[in-house]
Amino acid sequence: MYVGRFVVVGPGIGAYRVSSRSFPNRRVMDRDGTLTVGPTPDAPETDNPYIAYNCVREGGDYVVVGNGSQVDPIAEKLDLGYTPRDALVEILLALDYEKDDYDTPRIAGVVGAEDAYIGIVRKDALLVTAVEEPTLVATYEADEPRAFDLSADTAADAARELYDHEFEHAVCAAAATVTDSVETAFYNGN
Ligand SMILES: NC(=O)c1ncn([C@@H]2O[C@H](COP(=O)(O)O)[C@@H](O)[C@H]2O)c1NC=O
Repeated sequence: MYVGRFVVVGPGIGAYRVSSRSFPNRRVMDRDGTLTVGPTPDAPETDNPYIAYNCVREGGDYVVVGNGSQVDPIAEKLDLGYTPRDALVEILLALDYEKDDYDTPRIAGVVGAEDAYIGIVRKDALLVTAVEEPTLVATYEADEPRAFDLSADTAADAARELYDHEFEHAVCAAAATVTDSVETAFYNGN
């Protein structure tokens, strides 16, 4: 099954995978603790505005994961003291789904040491909810939050677990754990 990009978040852990049919030449890089998705050096040039962005970033006492430019303003709202619910609702509503050929939804998660929230804005809906257990939401097909059987309890294992998941067209993955401190990791398939 092809679900496009997906996030998995639960209290203390969050992960994100890029799956892509159209733009497979991409990788995750670490820039001062923020994880960024971008093209590999050999990638064809494109003017698509949705394929390079920060996918894992700290905000307040939380870590934000997501599939686009919403990650930055959500993190900034958390820095300002917004609750995760309010930061997700406000920014997902403001930016809305992507204006591409697929009306691709924006997806995001907010992970704290003891709590987690997941959200999606589609053309027909805005859903934001707290979650108690690892929960997945994806851009296509699996575009309602659903339980996900995540085995990993480290960031490195979570990135690898999402990369290896059976959903088609894996490109790269990133993850974070949140305790007293934040650990991040990524996996580009090599
Ligand atoms: N976040 C991403 O990495 C990302 N990659 C591709 N997209 C969008 O989704 C469309 C479909 O891409 P694909 O066929 O690779 O699933 C692309 O034209 C692009 O507008 C993205 N936007 C949202 O997921």
